[in-house]
Amino acid sequence: MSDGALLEVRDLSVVFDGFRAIDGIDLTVQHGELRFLIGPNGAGKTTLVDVITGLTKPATGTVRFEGADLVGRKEHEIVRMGVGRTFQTSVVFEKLTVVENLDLAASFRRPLWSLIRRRRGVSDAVAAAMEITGLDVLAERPAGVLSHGQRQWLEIGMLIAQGPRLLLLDEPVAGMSADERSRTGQLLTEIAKDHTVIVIEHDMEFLRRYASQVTVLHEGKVLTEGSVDEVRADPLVQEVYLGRAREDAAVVPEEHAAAVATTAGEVT
Ligand SMILES: Nc1ncnc2c1ncn2[C@@H]1O[C@H](COP(=O)(O)OP(=O)(O)OP(=O)(O)O)[C@@H](O)[C@H]1O
Repeated sequence: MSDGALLEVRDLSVVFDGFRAIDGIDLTVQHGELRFLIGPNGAGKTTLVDVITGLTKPATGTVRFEGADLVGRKEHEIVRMGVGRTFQTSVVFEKLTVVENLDLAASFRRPLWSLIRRRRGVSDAVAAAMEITGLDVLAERPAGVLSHGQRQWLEIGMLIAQGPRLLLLDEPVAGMSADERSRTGQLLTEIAKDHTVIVIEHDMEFLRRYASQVTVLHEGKVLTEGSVDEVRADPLVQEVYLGRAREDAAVVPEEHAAAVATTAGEVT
């Protein structure tokens, strides 16, 4: 294991009915990194996160987290080891308040008997999650009345309350307003001070503002890695995005089109 590496993925392949969705990926993420994963539709980003979190079994390869191989472990075991993720679909309980949702998320480490006993006040983990996400002012609101952005922050807060060392976030700013995007960018920067974070994101403007290291996936392989500027200047990346922009203009979804348009605008 390399010095300082929290996560080491080696020679990873995933095959679905003969189709190689992931094809020999190597990825190293150091402690304290805020790493962005980008790539066109079907590049394998979600599948990679699914393998790291135990949802999908690889055909070959290893995924080492703090030196321990995660392959073959159950999802809940991986969560307990300190790896947390958000999903594109919400996991918030609408009728429970913000603080109750956070408390429930944090409770997975508590013994069962302590869940039955009504507790006074909030635990340190819940208080910290509310503070970092700025949700302390909404603590007693039912989650069902939160705006889209606040709900995303609650989900991130629920992850933080579980005390993970690695957070995997799938398109955290999708559907957010410009103001919510900025607040989320600041939140990620704050979280990355004492966590390692991997973010799947398509929004180039967001990347430009908040990403340091970027890994570009394409057709199940790592196309390139580097700083945002290095990656944007890479002819292979331009070809992948621009090539797709030319061929698939009609089928590139809105958020991808925004990424493509930004990239295209800059290289022409
Ligand atoms: N359960 C599955 N069975 C069969 N094929 C799958 C399955 N899951 C993913 N795939 C295929 O694997 C490839 C990689 O998909 P994946 O969702 O990882 O891509 P992605 O980079 O996350 O794309 P997107 O940006 O569209 O979410 C795609 O071609 C997809 O159709």
